[in-house]
Amino acid sequence: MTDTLIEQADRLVAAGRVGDAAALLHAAGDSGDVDALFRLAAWQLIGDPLPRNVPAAYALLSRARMIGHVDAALMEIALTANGSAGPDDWTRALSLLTGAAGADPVAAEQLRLVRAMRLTTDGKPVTQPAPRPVSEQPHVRHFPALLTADECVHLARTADPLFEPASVLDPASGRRVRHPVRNADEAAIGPAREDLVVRAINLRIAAASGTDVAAGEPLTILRYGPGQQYRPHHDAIAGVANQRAWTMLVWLNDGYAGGETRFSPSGLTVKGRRGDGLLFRNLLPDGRPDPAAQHAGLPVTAGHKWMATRWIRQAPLDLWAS
Ligand SMILES: O=C(O)CCC(=O)C(=O)O
Ligand SMILES: [Fe+2]
Repeated sequence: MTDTLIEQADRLVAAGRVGDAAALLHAAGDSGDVDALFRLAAWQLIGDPLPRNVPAAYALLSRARMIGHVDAALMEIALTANGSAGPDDWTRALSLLTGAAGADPVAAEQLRLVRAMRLTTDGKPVTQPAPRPVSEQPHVRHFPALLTADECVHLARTADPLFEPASVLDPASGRRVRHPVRNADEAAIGPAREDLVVRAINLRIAAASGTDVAAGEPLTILRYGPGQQYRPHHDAIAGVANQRAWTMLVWLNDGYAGGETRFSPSGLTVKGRRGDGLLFRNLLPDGRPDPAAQHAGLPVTAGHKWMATRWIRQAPLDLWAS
């Protein structure tokens, strides 16, 4: 019984016998147990209880996918497209998704959304999203209808099981910590969950902002209920070398009250429609944080506000380093 095997492995881990647990799962995997392969892959992606080893995890996911494990296939597709285990390969990822879509409704829905986009063979948008200037100081650009309604729904659905109370990056430890500056729920869509819809959206945001997709932090979904807000803050992080140069916000829904985005120093206040993007620059030309880029998400007064945030660094960052 697979359950028993996984439980047995978990018990070994709890007893500090990680090597024995891994050996047990490897033996089961070698005789075709897909759940054992998937669990081993997950351990090596998370980096706990085994050391992080993304290429090894990727190989295990491929084996599990070939035996018919759909979640393994979806993760393999994400890692293939975003280059977590070798050069990024949109074409191969798309062909894997096409293969998975025959048997799996989740994959089929992703494929439907991707096919509705006009993309190059690299998954980039064929046409450049067109900005409208909003402000020069701070530097703010509005991208009407950057995402379709279906894409907004997809992001919300992807984030839904991942929500946690929002946190901020602690410059001292580099870890995420709870902070009263921000009391919404948030969900970061990390590289193992960056399905092709999310990947194409991240590539579109990179095209819109003129940045390298590899400089983007994981796309993060924020959900604010009544009374929730993000108090005035800078997205730039004190003391980091690879600074957050840009932020792209995308409104994922309409129909709530309050919740405008306000640049506190100038009072510039914006509220987009579902699917609209708002790009702003966090840094001055000399690389220091731009005081004018300080901003807040004002309190929501009725309904829920759903928003996607992509913080974009000055240079590529390793999403697996931590
Ligand atoms: O919710 C908003 O309007 C702002 C969100 C924000 O500032 C951020 O995600 O960095
Ligand atoms: Fe912000």
